[in-house]
Amino acid sequence: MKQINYDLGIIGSGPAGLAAAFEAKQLGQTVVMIEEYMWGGTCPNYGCDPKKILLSAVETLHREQALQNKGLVGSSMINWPALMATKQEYVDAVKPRKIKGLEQAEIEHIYGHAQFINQDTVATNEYQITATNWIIATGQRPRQLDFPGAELMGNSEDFLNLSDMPQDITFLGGGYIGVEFANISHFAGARVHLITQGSHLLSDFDQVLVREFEKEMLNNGIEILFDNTIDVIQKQDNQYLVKLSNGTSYLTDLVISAVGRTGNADKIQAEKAGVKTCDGHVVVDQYLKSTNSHVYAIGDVADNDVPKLVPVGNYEGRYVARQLAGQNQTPLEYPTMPQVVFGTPRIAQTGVSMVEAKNQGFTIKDLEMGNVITFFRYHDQARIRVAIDTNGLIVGASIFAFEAEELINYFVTAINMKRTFAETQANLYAYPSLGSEFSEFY
Ligand SMILES: Cc1cc2nc3c(=O)[nH]c(=O)nc-3n(C[C@H](O)[C@H](O)[C@H](O)COP(=O)(O)OP(=O)(O)OC[C@H]3O[C@@H](n4cnc5c(N)ncnc54)[C@H](O)[C@@H]3O)c2cc1C
Ligand SMILES: NC(=O)c1ccc[n+]([C@@H]2O[C@H](COP(=O)([O-])OP(=O)(O)OC[C@H]3O[C@@H](n4cnc5c(N)ncnc54)[C@H](O)[C@@H]3O)[C@@H](O)[C@H]2O)c1
Repeated sequence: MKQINYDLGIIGSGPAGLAAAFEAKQLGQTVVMIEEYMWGGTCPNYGCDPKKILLSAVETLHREQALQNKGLVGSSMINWPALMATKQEYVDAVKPRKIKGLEQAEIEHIYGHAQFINQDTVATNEYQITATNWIIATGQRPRQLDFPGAELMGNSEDFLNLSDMPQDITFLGGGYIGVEFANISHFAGARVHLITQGSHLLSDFDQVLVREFEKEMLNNGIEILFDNTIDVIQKQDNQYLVKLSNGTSYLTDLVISAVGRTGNADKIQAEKAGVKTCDGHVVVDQYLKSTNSHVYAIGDVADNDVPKLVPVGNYEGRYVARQLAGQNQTPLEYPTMPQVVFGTPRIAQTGVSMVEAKNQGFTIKDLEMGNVITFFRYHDQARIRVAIDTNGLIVGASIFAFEAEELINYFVTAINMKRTFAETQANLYAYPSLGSEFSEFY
């Protein structure tokens, strides 16, 4: 067994771990990173990026369909295997790109499963690595359910590797993944069932806009089974018999589970380092420090009450790296965070929620934007709700529109820069563009 020693050891090479590694290296630390599966972690290999590649075809198709007899004749169709090949081309390039980046930055990288053997030492099959400080950045994995036949369900990674789109597909869970993948599958030609235990989808989002989103999915022919779950799944020839809690049953070609994710801190012998965990997540204080003062946790695996998203993990990674270099001695404070569900169209939000804004007596500007030039051209629906506090400052926004993932960033900037609604209109944006729509709200 080879023995090595570093200033900082990082377990997990996802967005959070990588952000910490590069920042710490720049600040003069010697850094080693350990990865057991795919370099780059969930997002670029089996999360956000492959999903967005599949969405490029979906967006184009959606717009073509909206423009039928309004200037376009004849609609394309998605060739799933070809789309998957494009996705795979992107994913195949991730590992070499990440390794090259680590090598250029002179960050040591080791492949293998890492687990603690004592307070400051981690072992893989080949190495015993001692570090002054450790960062746990091991992310999450799909939550497993435990009903008869649950093992017959696939998960998000299986979906993103499907060689063919089945004729009939079922998603369990009405959160981010269930909703995004149900929409992709619909545009790829499948009959889609979405089962969720809630009485509405996307419970963390502005429910006024979620209603419009649900309507759109139902209009597209996606079956949404609210207040429901799966009790039993049985294999029947080449299909699955799904028995629902409402007593009905049906046959489907594939069931994908999307019922949340569980933390990966349960497989690193955290207790040997005196690191307390809860449901696979690392218990952290307001500095992201664990119960061992030389071990931190960042990104999805940290047990904190913030959305588990790439920008959040990045931010936490840089914060901890700076703290270890003697900077950032103050408790972690997050800037306003954007959240986007990449459906057709999208839902996005940032800052104070509309419910909170209403409770605080703030003004909510509710803007139907479907007829303004940017959205009208594609016959897209668009609705933007902006919360403005008693000083006139923009404090929150929620958006239902195709361009929501870009538009929300204007509101992120306005909130972080403490801009009043009137001040946002002082900039000159190119016309017609998303920016000009943003500056012309009344
Ligand atoms: C389908 C899907 C779509 C998503 N879409 C979006 C999106 O559009 N936008 C967005 O912001 N977020 C999205 N997310 C969430 C985003 O992917 C995560 O928030 C992000 O990847 C978390 O980064 P991380 O570094 O904390 O963990 P991860 O990216 O999960 O990386 C953790 C790494 O640690 C490794 N590891 C675990 N245990 C060990 C061990 N013992 N030893 C060595 N290595 C180990 C894992 O193999 C993994 O590579 C999506 C997630 C999924 C599943
Ligand atoms: N666009 C994005 O940023 C994006 C996209 C995908 C995933 N993600 C990340 O991945 C995480 C996981 O996504 P997810 O969709 O798996 O989780 P989620 O927490 O967003 O949604 C889980 C859904 O499953 C439902 N559910 C739970 N148990 C159930 C059961 N037994 N039967 C029926 N329904 C059940 C819940 O009511 C909820 O609607 C997200 O929280 C997010 O951090 C982000």
